[in-house]
Amino acid sequence: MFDKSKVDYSLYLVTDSTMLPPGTTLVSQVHAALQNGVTLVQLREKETDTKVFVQQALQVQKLCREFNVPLIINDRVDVALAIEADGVHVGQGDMPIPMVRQLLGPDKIIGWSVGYEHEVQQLADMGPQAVDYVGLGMVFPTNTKKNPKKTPMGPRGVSKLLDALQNTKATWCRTVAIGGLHPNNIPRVLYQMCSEDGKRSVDGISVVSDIMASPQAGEATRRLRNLIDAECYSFVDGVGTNVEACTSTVDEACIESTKLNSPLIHHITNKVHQNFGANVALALGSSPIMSEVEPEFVELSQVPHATLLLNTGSVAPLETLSSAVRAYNTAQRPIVLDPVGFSATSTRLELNSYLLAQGQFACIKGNAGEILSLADMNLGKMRGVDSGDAGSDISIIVAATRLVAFRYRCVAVCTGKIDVVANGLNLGKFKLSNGCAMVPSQLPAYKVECGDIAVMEKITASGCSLGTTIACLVGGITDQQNVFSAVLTAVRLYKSAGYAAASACEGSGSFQVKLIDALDSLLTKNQPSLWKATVSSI
Ligand SMILES: Cc1nc(C(=O)O)sc1CCOP(=O)(O)O
Ligand SMILES: C=C1C=NC(C(F)(F)F)=NC1=N
Ligand SMILES: [Mg+2]
Repeated sequence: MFDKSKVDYSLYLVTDSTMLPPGTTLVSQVHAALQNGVTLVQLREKETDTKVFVQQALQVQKLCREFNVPLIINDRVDVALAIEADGVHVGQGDMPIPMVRQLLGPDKIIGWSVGYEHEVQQLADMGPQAVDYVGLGMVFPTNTKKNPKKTPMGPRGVSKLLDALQNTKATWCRTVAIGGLHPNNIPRVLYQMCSEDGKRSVDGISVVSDIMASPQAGEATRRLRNLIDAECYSFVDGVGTNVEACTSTVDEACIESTKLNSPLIHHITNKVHQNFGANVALALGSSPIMSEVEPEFVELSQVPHATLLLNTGSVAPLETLSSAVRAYNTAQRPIVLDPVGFSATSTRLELNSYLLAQGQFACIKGNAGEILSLADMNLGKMRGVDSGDAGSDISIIVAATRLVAFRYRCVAVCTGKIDVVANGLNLGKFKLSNGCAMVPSQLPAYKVECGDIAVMEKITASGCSLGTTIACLVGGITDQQNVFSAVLTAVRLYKSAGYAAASACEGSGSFQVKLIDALDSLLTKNQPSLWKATVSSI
């Protein structure tokens, strides 16, 4: 009998004989997986008669014993008892947990499929003798599970369930993520899934098709093993880490890089913003391109210093936006997201939530309404925060901006009379099980202010073009420079230019022209010490 508190959930294979490639068998696939680092096996054969199922179970059990890996039986508690398996996994519609525990006794492993917070509450109510681990899913769409009743929850959905486990004190319960997990998304989801108290991330990753449908199951397993043991998501590793370097000298270096490298700024944005955004990018020594032509996204993302500015005010279809995110993540080039009108309508909320699950963003920039919504601090409770005297509500804005930075592991910017910038990039390495050892309130955050520029709200696309400015600076820097510093410099630059334009214009029409003039001249002169907007840490 093994000690169930010692089970390693890190790479959990769930079988499925319906997808075996030619020339492979259930046993050969499981064997290859066991040889290459799978740490737990579940026999899940939905379409097999009991007699065959029992034979398969005995064969797989023999193999697992050779590798000292526990064997879990899916659904079939009777078979698990008959062959003395190490445990069972049951779904919400299967035999109730207390009954399973009563049949199996205290030493066997019981796993439960969980997709909603109320199911976590039920688990906590049953206490530590009931469920030993949960499968949290499905994270992404998958063809493996027939007629799935659940919709993909994304990394954010898993984090919410980790929060629920923490909040209900179900700390004994182990967790694995499952559903559509493959090498192209596993580093990111491991990096993004963490409870808000920073204490808990998933204990493992569970896959079916990535191994079972692979003609080279051993290699597929080895790839997964290496990704899980790698401990950092390469896209953000090394950028945005030296936060303390945010001094004016850094601003000059960022500006210099943009002038030198003239980054390609790929805009996917709303019609109103396109023209003004292009002019802002040109004024900032960068080369704008507005393209929603999906076939060219990969090519664009591979242009040196290419950067994507995604403004969800764009009417492009969701799949177009998603393929742009995938292209730039694959090219490991930064994406700036402007979740326009984030929760103004349910369609916008759904679109933005879906997009946020598709990839890793370097920076999310929004107004108070959008940032508060992303932080689930909906405006209803916050009387007039988005327009009122930001001074009194700045602490709410700061908390929300830090929360967005933490949840999406990015630099978060909340625009307003005072802009707030929080750095969620330097959480660096993820760890299985033990979270990221940071909490939102500890994230570095800065205010950028320079008096009141009322006219800023009047011109079209003023907020959107801050997105362009951020993309120009983030796109221009070299690998040795710091994404967070680039964003902070962009916010300072834009606010200073806005101030200069407001002082020189006769109204909102000339304001736009003056703004572009100011951006151009501030960039050209590159003297941040003279800029009007000041940065102060919070
Ligand atoms: C068995 C299972 N359970 C899920 C859940 O959401 O509870 S998703 C799933 C299938 C996962 O297969 P693949 O790794 O091939 O996407
Ligand atoms: C439906 C399922 C959900 N999760 C899991 C596991 F990942 F193993 F926890 N197994 C299943 N069969
Ligand atoms: Mg906006």
